[in-house]
Amino acid sequence: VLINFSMALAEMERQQLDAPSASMLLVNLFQLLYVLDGLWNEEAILTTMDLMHDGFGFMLAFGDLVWVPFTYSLQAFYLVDHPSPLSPAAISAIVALKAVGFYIFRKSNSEKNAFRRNPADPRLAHLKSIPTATGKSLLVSGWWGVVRHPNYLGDLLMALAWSLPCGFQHLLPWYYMIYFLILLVHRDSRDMSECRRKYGRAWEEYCRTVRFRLVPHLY
Ligand SMILES: NC(=O)C1=CN([C@@H]2O[C@H](COP(=O)(O)OP(=O)(O)OC[C@H]3O[C@@H](n4cnc5c(N)ncnc54)[C@H](OP(=O)(O)O)[C@@H]3O)[C@@H](O)[C@H]2O)C=CC1
Ligand SMILES: CC(C)=CCC[C@@H](C)[C@H]1CC=C2C3=C(CC[C@@]21C)[C@@]1(C)CC[C@H](O)C(C)(C)[C@@H]1CC3
Repeated sequence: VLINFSMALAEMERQQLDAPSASMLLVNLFQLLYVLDGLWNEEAILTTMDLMHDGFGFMLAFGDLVWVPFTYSLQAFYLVDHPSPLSPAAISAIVALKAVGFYIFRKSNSEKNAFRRNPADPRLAHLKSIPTATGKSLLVSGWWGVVRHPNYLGDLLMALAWSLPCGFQHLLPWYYMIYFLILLVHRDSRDMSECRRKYGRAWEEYCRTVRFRLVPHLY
């Protein structure tokens, strides 16, 4: 957030602007929302793969201290010297994309987190689940009945909204979208293997019921 904010100030100085450009504002506000949401819903981090399977090690230490701050701010860095004017229609479309992505991301992550914390929660009574031999159940309706990783789908739509304000003149601001797609497809495969190992036949049944991984009817 601080790096992004300083990029907005640098853009004003370099481009001699009285205020940051619309594209810089969108990138800053979108990423600020992501960070604030992560803090607000901090307890939901407890049911993510990093804590459930991976544990704390080099990836999270290096990832959080170096990778995230210095590569996730590349869109703002790009905009400092490469103005990308946006029409009101383009701004509205990008904001709408971000809103849809955020809605899917937040709702699906919170649904799974609430279910893992208390499967008997009366607010989740309408959801179907299948039991596994471990005593835990798997959701097969609601967001987790649409695709196997609805939270990744929402996150990818948001990633698209973070790169679009920078236009299509250069590959650099698209770095995040490309890297994130590879990261999430790889993470999805890792999670599939881990869940198959943990839940065996119940996982196979889940995969037969929910056929698509990230995008309904596509992948
Ligand atoms: N911006 C970034 O750089 C990154 C963001 N993220 C985001 O973080 C969020 C969390 O992602 P991540 O930790 O990878 O994975 P998930 O939050 O999807 O966690 C996967 C775990 O959820 C449980 N699960 C899977 N399917 C079901 C089901 N049907 N019913 C109930 N539980 C189920 C399993 O664990 P168990 O059964 O043991 O509870 C599984 O191992 C995502 O939104 C992702 O996009 C992730 C990586 C990087
Ligand atoms: C190649 C390399 C070194 C990759 C590092 C991956 C890490 C940067 C990511 C692994 C899982 C992450 C999550 C978030 C940030 C990036 C890392 C650490 C996250 C904290 C971002 C904010 C979200 O709201 C989240 C809490 C869902 C998310 C959890 C996973």
